Amino acid sequence: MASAANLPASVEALSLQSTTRTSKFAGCFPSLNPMDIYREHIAEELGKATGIDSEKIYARLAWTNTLDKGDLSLALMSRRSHQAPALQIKKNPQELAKELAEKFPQSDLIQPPTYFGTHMQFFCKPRPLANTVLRRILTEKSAYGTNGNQGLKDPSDPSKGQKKIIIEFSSPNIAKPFHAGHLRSTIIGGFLANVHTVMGWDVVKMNYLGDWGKQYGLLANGYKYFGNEEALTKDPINHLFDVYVKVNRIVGDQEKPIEDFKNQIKSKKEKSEDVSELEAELAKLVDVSEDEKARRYFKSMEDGDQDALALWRRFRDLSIEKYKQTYARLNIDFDAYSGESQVKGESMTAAYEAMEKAGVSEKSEGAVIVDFTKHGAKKLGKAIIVRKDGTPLYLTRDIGAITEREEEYHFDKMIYVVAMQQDLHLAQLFKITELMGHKDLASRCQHINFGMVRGMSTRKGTVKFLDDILRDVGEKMHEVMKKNEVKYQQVEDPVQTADTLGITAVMVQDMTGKRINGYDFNLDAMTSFEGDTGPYLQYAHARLCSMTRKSGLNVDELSTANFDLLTEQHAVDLIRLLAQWPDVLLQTAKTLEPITVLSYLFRMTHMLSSSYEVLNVINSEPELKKARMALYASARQVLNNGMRVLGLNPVERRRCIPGQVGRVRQSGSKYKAEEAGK
Ligand SMILES: NC(=[NH2+])NCCC[C@H](N)C(=O)O
Repeated sequence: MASAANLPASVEALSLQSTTRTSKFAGCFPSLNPMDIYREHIAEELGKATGIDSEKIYARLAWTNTLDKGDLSLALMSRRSHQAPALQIKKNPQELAKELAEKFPQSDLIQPPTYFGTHMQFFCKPRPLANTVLRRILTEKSAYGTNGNQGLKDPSDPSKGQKKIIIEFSSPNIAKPFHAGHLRSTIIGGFLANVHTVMGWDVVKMNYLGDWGKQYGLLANGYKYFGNEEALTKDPINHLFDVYVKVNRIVGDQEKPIEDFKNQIKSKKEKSEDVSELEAELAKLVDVSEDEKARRYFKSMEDGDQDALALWRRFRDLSIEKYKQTYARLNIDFDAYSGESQVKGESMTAAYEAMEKAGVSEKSEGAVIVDFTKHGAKKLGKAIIVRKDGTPLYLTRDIGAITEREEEYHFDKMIYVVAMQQDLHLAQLFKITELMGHKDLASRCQHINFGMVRGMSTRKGTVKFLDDILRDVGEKMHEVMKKNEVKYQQVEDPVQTADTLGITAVMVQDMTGKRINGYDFNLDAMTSFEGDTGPYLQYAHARLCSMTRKSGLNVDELSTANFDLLTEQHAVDLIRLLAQWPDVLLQTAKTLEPITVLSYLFRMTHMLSSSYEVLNVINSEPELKKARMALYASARQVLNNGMRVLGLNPVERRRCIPGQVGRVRQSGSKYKAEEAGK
């Protein structure tokens, strides 16, 4: 362990080390997270000076949300606190904070600590911090902030391998609209997959399609009337939806006479009149109805009729092909396309048996149900597992699927990214799993839910598919860009640029705020370059790229810059913020909230925009120019890393983004300063 005196030197050596230096503190990875060097140092020094167990100090050293509270802070709580009395303090915490701050020895890394209320605040000394952090960012590049140890089964023994996580997300229903719930699931799920990947997990991205049920019988029959081979191959998703809508219309038309017959029979029965003739007519009507035909067709699928299955499989395969193209635009590719159709009958049968054996299920009016109120889960009510006619339900398939996935993947964790409307469904699923005797399996599963998007409709009508949403936002983005004619002329590929920016706009709006909060789908707000929007984030990134190009400096040589020259408060604060990225990512792995990353990135872009004027690059002396460029290049790298975790495609060329530049010129606001300072 390095002493306070020689730490800066060893810090340097560490940052170039590719292997993980271990620490006596749990979860401390100084070679991956520069702030861990500081945590380790503070814990040891404070431990030595005060006799307090350094591990307890270490565990309590937290990163701060605002830089004025220090780079790390230590909360001191008295014994009376409801929290664990980690430090076993007998004293008044305020007094203790003061006393500990005074006892902290001289350090090359840390300024003399300050205290605020019951907190000790530690500020890093700027020079060693700059040297460590910037050099690391510039050499580690996209790996900066990642922590492969998090996903190891045993961080002290990498040979035991990675932990496996299944993230089930998106999961649309074939031939039905891709609604806002699916959009959010796709965005949040993609993000969760990225977070776990950079944290070293072995991630399985799974799409659980709604691809089974009577409606596929309806669709297959409808296809016989309205289907068109060419349209199917060209645009399967839209074509199948059209067919589905048309055949559903027939069903609707047939419902009325059937209903009328039923009512007539009912009233005649009440008068004890003979209804046999009417019943015979009704039976005939039902027999030829589309609904009944669909039921029969689906039955033939369930019974394994090869022709019926071949057609259904074609619909499914073609839809998946199309989905894949759309997901690719969001940087998402699934490892597994499972779906309700894929759940094996025997898994469900095994589940029924296990439930019966465990006394979980019971018969009720010919159906099999689970009455949760009898199993200590009043809130979950009752759920049907097998219908009267012996057929399984949505929940039943999920029960079969959870055990199949356990067998196939042996996962350490599984996340279901599904709208909060299905809170009850997933709570029932997990409870049944537990009651069936798989308590451990249930404990490894988690429902990540989210609120609803309000008013998601395109200008051409209601949204049907993901492609419609992306196209509409792209078009709107294109309009916004066109408003600045001069700049627009310079855009190389406006349609492509508008598309990328549009996708960013939708995604950033979705990730602004906690998952559980719903939001209004607002095309104007999301495509604006003003405020904390996707286009603004892209602009910030592209601007840093263009600055690098214009500097004429070789990016690969920036890590040899003299970082000691970065003394201005703006530079120091930016470096302090960049130092937080590994902690932000770690925190994100806990909150599983995109906003944890996004709000950090916006803090950074705000800080950047106020730095450009103060920290000019182009007109500075060569050494200073190189050092400042190294700082901006580091910021660009971290911004890029953060955007990628969110699933965004960072844009490199500012020339592609006219809106912001136009606004800058016109408004004369703080952005003018940005331009001048570039
Ligand atoms: N395992 C699950 N139930 N996942 C969620 C599936 C979502 C379903 N396809 C729907 O659109 O509502």
